[in-house]
Amino acid sequence: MLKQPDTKYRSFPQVGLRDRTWPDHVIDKAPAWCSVDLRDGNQALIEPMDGERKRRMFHALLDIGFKEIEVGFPAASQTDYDFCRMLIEENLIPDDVYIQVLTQARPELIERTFEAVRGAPNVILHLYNSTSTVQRRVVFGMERDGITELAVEGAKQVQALAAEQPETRWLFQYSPESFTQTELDYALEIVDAVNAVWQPTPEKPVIINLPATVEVSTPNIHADQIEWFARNVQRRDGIILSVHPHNDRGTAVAAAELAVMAGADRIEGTLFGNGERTGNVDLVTLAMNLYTQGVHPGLYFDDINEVVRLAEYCNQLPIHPRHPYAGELVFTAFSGSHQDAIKKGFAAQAKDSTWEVPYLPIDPKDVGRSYEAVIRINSQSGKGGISYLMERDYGMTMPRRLQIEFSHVIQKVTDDTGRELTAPEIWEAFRQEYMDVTRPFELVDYREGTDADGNDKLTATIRDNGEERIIAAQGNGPIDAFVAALSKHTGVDLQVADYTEHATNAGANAQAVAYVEMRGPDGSSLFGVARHGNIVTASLHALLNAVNRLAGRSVLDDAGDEELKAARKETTA
Ligand SMILES: CC(=O)SCCNC(=O)CCNC(=O)[C@H](O)C(C)(C)COP(=O)(O)OP(=O)(O)OC[C@H]1O[C@@H](n2cnc3c(N)ncnc32)[C@H](O)[C@@H]1OP(=O)(O)O
Ligand SMILES: CC(C)C(=O)C(=O)O
Repeated sequence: MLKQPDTKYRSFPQVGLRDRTWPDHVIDKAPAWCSVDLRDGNQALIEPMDGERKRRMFHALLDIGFKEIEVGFPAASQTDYDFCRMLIEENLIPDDVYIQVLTQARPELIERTFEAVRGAPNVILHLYNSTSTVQRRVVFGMERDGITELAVEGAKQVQALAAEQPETRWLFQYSPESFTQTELDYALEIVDAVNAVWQPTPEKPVIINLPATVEVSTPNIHADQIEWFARNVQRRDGIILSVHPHNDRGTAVAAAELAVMAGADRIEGTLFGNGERTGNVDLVTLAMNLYTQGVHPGLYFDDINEVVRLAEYCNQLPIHPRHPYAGELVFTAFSGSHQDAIKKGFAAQAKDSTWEVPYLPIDPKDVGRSYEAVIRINSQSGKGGISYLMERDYGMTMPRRLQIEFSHVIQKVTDDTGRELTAPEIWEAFRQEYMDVTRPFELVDYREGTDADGNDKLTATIRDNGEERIIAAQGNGPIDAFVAALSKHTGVDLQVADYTEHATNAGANAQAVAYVEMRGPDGSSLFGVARHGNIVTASLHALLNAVNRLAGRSVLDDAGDEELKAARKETTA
């Protein structure tokens, strides 16, 4: 790159529209949309669409709700010509839909274009020629007058040929191509000259399309250009003012939105912004942006994944995983604080009320996406996300301290492996850590009862390092009795620090989940978890799992009654 880029590039001049009004406007209704996927999108593909792909794209565009579809440049290629004929001859164009066809202002091309659309019910005949200073000089070698004459002659021919096909409802469209690089006064002059031929009125309007053929300025300057043009053009009330932004600076969406605020009635663009170079403006994003402001765009993306598949198939180009509203990852949070906020947001979100889930600008369900992928776990994740998955996929509502404890377990795995963990992998880690901990103690059987004084009593058969032992004690309920029996057996003072339980599935398959946090003699505490159809059984298993985890950390060896511990060692040797 140059050290001094100003020797090669210059900043784009201001329009000088001091009394601009567009910044105060709010978009409260959708513009008219025109899809140019089959023309501008198609002409930018490595391999242009064949007939079958074009047909698929056309039907999908109808399903989405487009009423204006540029189907090709029929004078340019036989495929485009044949496609046009096929749509007409097979009656595939609904009555309320206009097909649009593009032609240069060259007599033989205009003629062939009219041949291509003969018999169509509604046609937008789109005439263009480039008007920019550089193209006038370099491509056409003409002064302004010559370029204007080209457009005017083209407009006359279009008018004359349309008159020969009265069975078709015609809308004429003119584009001063490269509008944004054309002096505004000249763009105005040439459009007025074309309209002097077409004589548009509110009853018989024309489309004047102002393309940002190459995006060359910030969107505010584009908006100034549009407002200036809309204020100064003659016969404004007979003009459907259209924009056609490209995305060279990556700001086509913003440019289109500001252009609508500045007076544009219509936008040409493509699905996901396919098109020349960096693409045309993305109509999916524009439509969904409107939707998030409570304005229905009149385009329907209820199953956005299907639209992604269609675009990828027809264009043979992938959609980026972070593409707005549609990418695979756009409704996914990996980072802990985002996950925590989303989890709380979901819990607080009342049905049928204003959407207010942090980090999710829209409800994924509105575009046919599930909540499945909203939270995914890697080393950036925290307890909120992990417990969300555990609850959503496995029905485990972990107590807060267990959430914290388990998140450290997962953090270690994700840090060690450096990769994402799936929900089944998280579940497996949970089971290994909290549920399948059968050494040294394992519950074989137990019996509840009462002693002569009416106290609860529990007699249990356990395996201690594989050896069966019978332990028994009284207590204030079965859990208390079991803790007492275990303390006696191990010679260690064990205590329940926390106990939570809940049911998982309802009905005949209902299972109880017990979370027991046990405190060892050194004051440290760990959780054990178990599921069972019987809540007492689940609790005793969970308790033993917690004790086993304490034992695994040698907590049971460090304190307690030496005599009893020795006895235990002897009996289990
Ligand atoms: C910004 C856009 O996207 S505009 C649409 C662009 N799309 C396409 O070009 C795709 C289809 N195009 C094609 O297949 C071909 O360009 C065709 C069939 C239309 C024409 O092909 P060719 O006649 O071989 O000429 P070529 O493409 O080289 O066109 C250049 C000539 O057309 C002239 N020309 C270019 N655009 C226009 C126009 N809008 N109106 C009148 N003349 C034009 C040029 O000045 C040049 O003239 P010259 O030969 O006297 O120097
Ligand atoms: C023909 C015009 C509208 C065009 O495609 C462009 O300028 O990008």
